[in-house]
Amino acid sequence: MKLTVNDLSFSYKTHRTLDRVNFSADTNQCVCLLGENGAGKTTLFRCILGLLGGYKGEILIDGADCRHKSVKEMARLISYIPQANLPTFNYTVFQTVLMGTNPLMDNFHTPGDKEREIVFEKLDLLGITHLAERGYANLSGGERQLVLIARALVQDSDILIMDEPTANLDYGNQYRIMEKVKKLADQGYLVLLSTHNPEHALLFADQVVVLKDNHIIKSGPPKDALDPEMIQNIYGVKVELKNISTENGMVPVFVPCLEWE
Ligand SMILES: Nc1ncnc2c1ncn2[C@@H]1O[C@H](COP(=O)(O)OP(=O)(O)OP(=O)(O)O)[C@@H](O)[C@H]1O
Repeated sequence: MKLTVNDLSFSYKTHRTLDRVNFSADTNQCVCLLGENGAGKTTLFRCILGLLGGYKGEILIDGADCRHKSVKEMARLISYIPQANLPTFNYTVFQTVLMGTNPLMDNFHTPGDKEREIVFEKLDLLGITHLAERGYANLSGGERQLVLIARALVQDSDILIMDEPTANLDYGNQYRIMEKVKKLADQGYLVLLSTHNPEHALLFADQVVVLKDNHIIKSGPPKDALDPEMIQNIYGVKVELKNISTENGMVPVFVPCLEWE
C-alpha cells in the first residue's frame, strides 16, 4: 500500500500551516516526522486522516484520492493512535481494544467470537494478553500506549499514524515502544509517526520527513536526512553526531554541545 501526499496546502482561517507538502511512503516502512513545536505535524496527520477538509492538493492511497472516501472506508485504510491519555470511563483493556473492531462491522452487528479472537491475537502480538482484564485507567503510560496500538491493529488497516507515541514515557518504555513500532513496519504496516527525539528517527526510521516553516525541508533515509546541521536547523541546538560502539554494533547518537558555566 502506498500513501502519497501531493502539493498539500492547508490554512486555519488565514494562518497558512502547510504549504505544498510532498512525500510518499510504502508499507514495510517506519516514517518519522520531525519538526519543532507548532511545525504542523498534527495538522498534516489530521489532513491525511480526513479530519480536516478544505486542503489544497491531493492525498492518495494506492493512487485513489482520499477526498472521495467515506469515514468507514478511511477507517479501513488508516488507524490513528493518539497519545495515551486518561479515559473518562475505566473500561477493561479487552473492552478498549474491542472498540477498535467497530469499523469492521455493519451498523447492526455486535462483536462476537470472531472479534474476540482478533482482540486476543493483537494483545498477544504486542505481548500484553495478561493485561486483558485490567482497567485501562489503572495501567502505566507505556502499557496504555501498547493498548492503544492494539486497538488500532484490530481495525485491520495497513497504515498506522501515531502522534508522538513515546511522549510522556520513561526512557526504557520509549525504546520498548519504538522497537514494537519498528517490528510492525517490518511485518507489513506503513507506520507514520511524529517524534521530538531525533535519535528515535536515526535508530528506527526507514524514512525521515522534516517539516519547517510550513514546508518539508528534507526527506530521505535517516543517515542522509539527519546531520548536526539539520538538527540545528530544526531545533536551534548545536549537536555532534557520534557513532558509539555497543555490544550490538555501532549506534549513532546526537550529543548536544552545551556551554557549561
Ligand atoms: N484548530 C486550530 N485553529 C487554529 N490554529 C491551529 C489549530 N490547530 C493548530 N493550529 C496552529 O497550527 C500550527 C501547527 O500546529 P500543529 O498542532 O499541527 O503543530 P505540531 O507540529 O503538531 O506541534 P507540536 O509538536 O507542538 O504538537 C500552530 O501554529 C498551531 O497554533
